[in-house]
Amino acid sequence: MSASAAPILITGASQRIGLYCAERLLDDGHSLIVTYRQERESIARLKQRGALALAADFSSEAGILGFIEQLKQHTDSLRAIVHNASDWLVETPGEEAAAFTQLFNVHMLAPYLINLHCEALLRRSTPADIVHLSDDVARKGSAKRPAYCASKAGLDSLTLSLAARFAPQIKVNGIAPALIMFNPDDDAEYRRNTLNKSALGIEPGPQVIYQSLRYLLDNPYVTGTTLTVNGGRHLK
Ligand SMILES: NC(=O)C1=CN([C@@H]2O[C@H](COP(=O)(O)OP(=O)(O)OC[C@H]3O[C@@H](n4cnc5c(N)ncnc54)[C@H](OP(=O)(O)O)[C@@H]3O)[C@@H](O)[C@H]2O)C=CC1
Ligand SMILES: Nc1nc2c(c(=O)[nH]1)N=C([C@H](O)[C@@H](O)CO)CN2
Repeated sequence: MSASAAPILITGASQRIGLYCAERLLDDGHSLIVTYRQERESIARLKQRGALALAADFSSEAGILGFIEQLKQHTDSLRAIVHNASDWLVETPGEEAAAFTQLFNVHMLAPYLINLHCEALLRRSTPADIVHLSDDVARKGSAKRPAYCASKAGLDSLTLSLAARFAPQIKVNGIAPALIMFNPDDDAEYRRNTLNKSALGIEPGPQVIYQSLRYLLDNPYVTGTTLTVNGGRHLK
């Protein structure tokens, strides 16, 4: 499918899954807008490849609305919005409310406000897609990260509501990964225990998320769906 002239927006693209998907979208000929908080070599590389990089912090309503205003100064259409930005916070004792607010803002308020304020930009593209990066953990809850998990469960609900509201012009879907890639400071025991949680027992890497994103962007008959990409974690 040839790449649309309207750009794809992917949030939180300075590292890991977001950066990998940004590079692959550029490889596939899409024009791209990315957000970041920390200007890094990765962002400089995306800019060299022609991406527009906008600084954005979604920790507050003001930061989200400021980003939307900035975005609209650069484009009047969007092929897709990929909500990848995420904070994997553990609530610390006494800081629970601040952590919950932070997670709600990044994982729910930002996608909600950006989607509503950019609906008209998406309607100028055919096809048009919204993709929410969720988390398989929303399926069963998390004793360790209840606030993170709740915010991702809320994002799954937003997928359903906005898929109904924006059909048929705009498809709205989600991707719910389990372990995709470890973080550098994950120790051997954590890695072993995490790999044992899934039936397939591997660390697949970010390409499995790009395959899922490509499927959602290219399939004209899928909306209101959250793809589980979890190595069969639900089977154990
Ligand atoms: N990695 C995995 O195994 C799994 C990932 N997921 C989900 O997949 C997506 C990608 O995961 P991963 O690549 O590990 O994500 P990261 O933890 O690497 O975070 C992605 C980006 O989010 C940005 N970000 C964090 N907080 C904010 C904020 N307040 N405002 C704006 N941007 C922010 C960061 O930008 P910057 O660096 O510029 O500050 C960061 O680069 C996430 O939604 C995650 O929840 C789900 C399950 C498993
Ligand atoms: N924003 C992030 N969310 C998540 C991450 C991450 O690194 N950043 N990592 C995970 C884990 O891989 C978990 O799925 C298994 O340990 C979940 N979410």
